[in-house]
Amino acid sequence: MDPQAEEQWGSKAWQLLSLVRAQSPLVQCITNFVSMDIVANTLLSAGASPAMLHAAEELPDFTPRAAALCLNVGTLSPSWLPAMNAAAKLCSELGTPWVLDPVAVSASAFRFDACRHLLSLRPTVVRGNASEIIALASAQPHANASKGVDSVHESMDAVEAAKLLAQTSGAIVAVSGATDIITDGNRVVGAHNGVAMMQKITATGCSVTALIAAFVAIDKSHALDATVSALAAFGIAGELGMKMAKGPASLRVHLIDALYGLDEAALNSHVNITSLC
Ligand SMILES: Nc1ncnc2c1ncn2[C@@H]1O[C@H](COP(=O)(O)OP(=O)(O)O)[C@@H](O)[C@H]1O
Ligand SMILES: Cc1ncsc1CCOP(=O)(O)O
Ligand SMILES: [Mg+2]
Repeated sequence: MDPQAEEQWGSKAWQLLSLVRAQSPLVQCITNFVSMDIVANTLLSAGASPAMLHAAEELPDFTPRAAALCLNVGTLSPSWLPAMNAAAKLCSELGTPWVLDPVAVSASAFRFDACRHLLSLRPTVVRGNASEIIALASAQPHANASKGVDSVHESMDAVEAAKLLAQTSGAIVAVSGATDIITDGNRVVGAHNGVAMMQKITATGCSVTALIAAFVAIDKSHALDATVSALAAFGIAGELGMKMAKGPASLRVHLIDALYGLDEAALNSHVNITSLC
């Protein structure tokens, strides 16, 4: 590990987290029913201001006020899709950063087509687990490419798919897992923070996607740095929370508390980010 690079990532992540706390960006979330509570609490504990609004009728008034949008297809239904498309289109036209979470993209042709269309509306960042990123990067849906919302691949299996997806979509692509991988299609960064128990809490992936939206709201012209920083901060909160947790339920509580209390010294001493190429 290069200590100088670590120090630079620590100070970058601290700067962005401090700005999230100071500016409290409004993050509109059109997210799945499972995740709404933990996503809103994750954003609040980081200092951002979440709003779970998804009615198409409200978008023209509300979406232009948001500093970022988080779109998550976890409990997708035909009635929600027009609002997702409209919100994504509006953000791209306004230059508002938005982040796509393609939950279980290979579950059905309906979901795959919806995600590929959302991708064409130019998200700033796409964050998924390895199976989701591999599936979204391919032109056709593959059955058995994942187990519902859970990954059947390791994040390192998805490096080439992530680079391809970033190159073809223009988005920063993040693959979560034991090592979070972040790429713009050229540079590849690995963020190694977090604990395996985070997979045993539903919607931690959704939560870190929303946290990325909050960080990108602060610095949309450096979306890769913002994405790496958000993933590192969330992973460190998981590590600190795990010191007090007895299992997934208490980790959920302690992770949110640790994110709320994360200070510069803890962030700098725990940050573990490397360049993968
Ligand atoms: N084996 C692991 N070790 C450390 N952190 C992990 C591990 N697996 C997942 N995480 C972390 O848990 C969070 C959710 O990731 P993941 O479970 O891959 O997403 P999803 O819930 O979308 O499948 C991320 O912050 C990720 O870094
Ligand atoms: C269990 C479940 N079912 C539909 S959405 C959802 C939550 C998925 O959350 P995550 O992608 O963060 O694991
Ligand atoms: Mg997920």
